[in-house]
Amino acid sequence: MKTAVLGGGISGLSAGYYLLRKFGKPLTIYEASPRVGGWIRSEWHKERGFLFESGPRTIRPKGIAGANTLELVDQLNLPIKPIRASHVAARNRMLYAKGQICLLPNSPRGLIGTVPPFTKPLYRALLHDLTTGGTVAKNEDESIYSFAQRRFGKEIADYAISPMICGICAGDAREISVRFLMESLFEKEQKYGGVIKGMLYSRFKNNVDESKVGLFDQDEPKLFKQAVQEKWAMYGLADGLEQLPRALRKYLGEHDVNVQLSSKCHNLSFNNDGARISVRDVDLPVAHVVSSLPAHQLAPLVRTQHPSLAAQLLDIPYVDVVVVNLQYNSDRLLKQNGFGLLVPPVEKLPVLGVIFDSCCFDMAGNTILTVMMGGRWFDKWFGHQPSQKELRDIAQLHVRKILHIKEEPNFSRVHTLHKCIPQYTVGHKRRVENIRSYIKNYKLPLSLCGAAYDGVGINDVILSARRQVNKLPVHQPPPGH
Ligand SMILES: Cc1cc2nc3c(=O)[nH]c(=O)nc-3n(C[C@H](O)[C@H](O)[C@H](O)COP(=O)(O)OP(=O)(O)OC[C@H]3O[C@@H](n4cnc5c(N)ncnc54)[C@H](O)[C@@H]3O)c2cc1C
Ligand SMILES: C=Cc1c2[nH]c(c1C)Cc1[nH]c(c(CCC(=O)O)c1C)Cc1[nH]c(c(C)c1CCC(=O)O)Cc1[nH]c(c(C)c1C=C)C2
Repeated sequence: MKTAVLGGGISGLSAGYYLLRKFGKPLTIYEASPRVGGWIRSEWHKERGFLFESGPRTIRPKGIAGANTLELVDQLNLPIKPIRASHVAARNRMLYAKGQICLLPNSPRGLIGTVPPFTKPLYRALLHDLTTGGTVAKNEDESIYSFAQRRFGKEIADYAISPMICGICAGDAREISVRFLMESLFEKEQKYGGVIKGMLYSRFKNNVDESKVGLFDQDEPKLFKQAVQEKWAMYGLADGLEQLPRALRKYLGEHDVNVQLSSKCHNLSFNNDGARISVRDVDLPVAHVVSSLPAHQLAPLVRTQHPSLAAQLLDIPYVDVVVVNLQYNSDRLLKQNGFGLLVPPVEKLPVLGVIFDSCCFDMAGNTILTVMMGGRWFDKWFGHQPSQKELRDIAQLHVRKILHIKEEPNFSRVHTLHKCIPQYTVGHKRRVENIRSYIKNYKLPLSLCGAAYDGVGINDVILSARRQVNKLPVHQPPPGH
């Protein structure tokens, strides 16, 4: 009997890669759509030298998860396009607030003066943290907005934290758990009564990153060492990030892993011998299932046999994002170069942010912008199901208003990405623990990886796949044998 992976997005393909390395074959990946990659989708216009990404375009080479992705990228021999810390795209991030574009401070000096949209010097926010005691009871959770407001004041919560949350999960900071991004800061407050105090104390401690232990075969991956040495802030791939899932699929195919496209799994049930999956009207017995599916897609598959598990999976909410890629023939349209700009939700605009793709990577004389809209506020702005033309017009209107670009784009693409980003709302960590405890208690031969559980970035989902595979015991008959 074999192991089955559900989903051919980056986490499912990564799970396939690590399963192959650990247990060998037989192994099959079932992907519902006719392509691999999930939300990673690149449209490379070779003749004009530009690239549209409808999902991610850059990966951060940071921490254990960043090192892990670089190891994979190196093993697949993919051509990397690094963006170093000194690059304008790494240094300049902007906000559109109070009717103007505001360049966010990118050095400690920026803490001293008053920079718009803030009305006070930023060091005052740090003083606020130093002089305010901790309040939340141990092990509780709260929203990242409430935490930031308590520790640093309302202005920081509105104009720094809320847009940052939009720029990562298109969500509302008032609903997102503090543990999503700031778990260590939150724990510092719990332990030391403040974030800055906690940071100062922990500088004097010898911190060992336990999560790193045993992950890599030998030392840190060599490409990661290079990234650290050369101070990469982020990187992309030549011809777009879709090269990563494509290369994984090629690698798996070359090693006799069956990657079945247009093969949606309709049902998943469990018995004493393992599991049964229904794909294309056929019921297949498998020893173990690794699901990389979004939680809302896995829920209906297990509902008949495990309604309570399905209900818990459905408690992880998702948001829709509209992505509009725009290409202009001139490369002199942007007055300020940088990674892009975010629009704080207090501005109450349909636009979440604009990425300046042509500032990040060479686009052969074109200006390439990606406008992201909707997110947690999708229904408010786009609940009436506007046409592609209407969505493009809204994006262009805001590009004109915010960036003063009056030219018409030469070429554009509009994508509405339904339920593309899970929301780690308050209590998310506990929900995921409960889901995994349920699976353990019922001894289901099921592992969960992917963006729904352990982090939404590419690094997180690849590491989540690796960790889930690592947890499978080798001393028992391994899955697939
Ligand atoms: C607009 C946007 C921008 C982003 N930007 C960044 C960024 O800059 N940096 C970064 O690190 N991350 C970014 N991300 C996040 C990152 O792209 C995702 O977290 C990651 O791609 C999720 O991968 P996944 O494999 O977990 O899920 P998915 O990509 O959702 O893959 C799941 C797969 O399962 C398949 N499937 C669904 N149901 C079934 C079924 N019943 N049977 C079989 N197959 C099924 C789907 O077709 C899909 O291919 C961004 C995401 C979005 C949406
Ligand atoms: C406006 C919507 C979105 C933009 N990017 C994303 C959305 C939903 C998705 C996304 N962006 C990042 C990640 C996480 C990567 C990780 O390694 O964990 C995801 C899922 C990276 C990112 N992009 C921005 C920030 C602040 C971050 C966090 C990490 C970092 O500091 O690099 C900024 C940003 N994102 C978007 C825009 C327009 C923008 C502008 C400055 C779009």
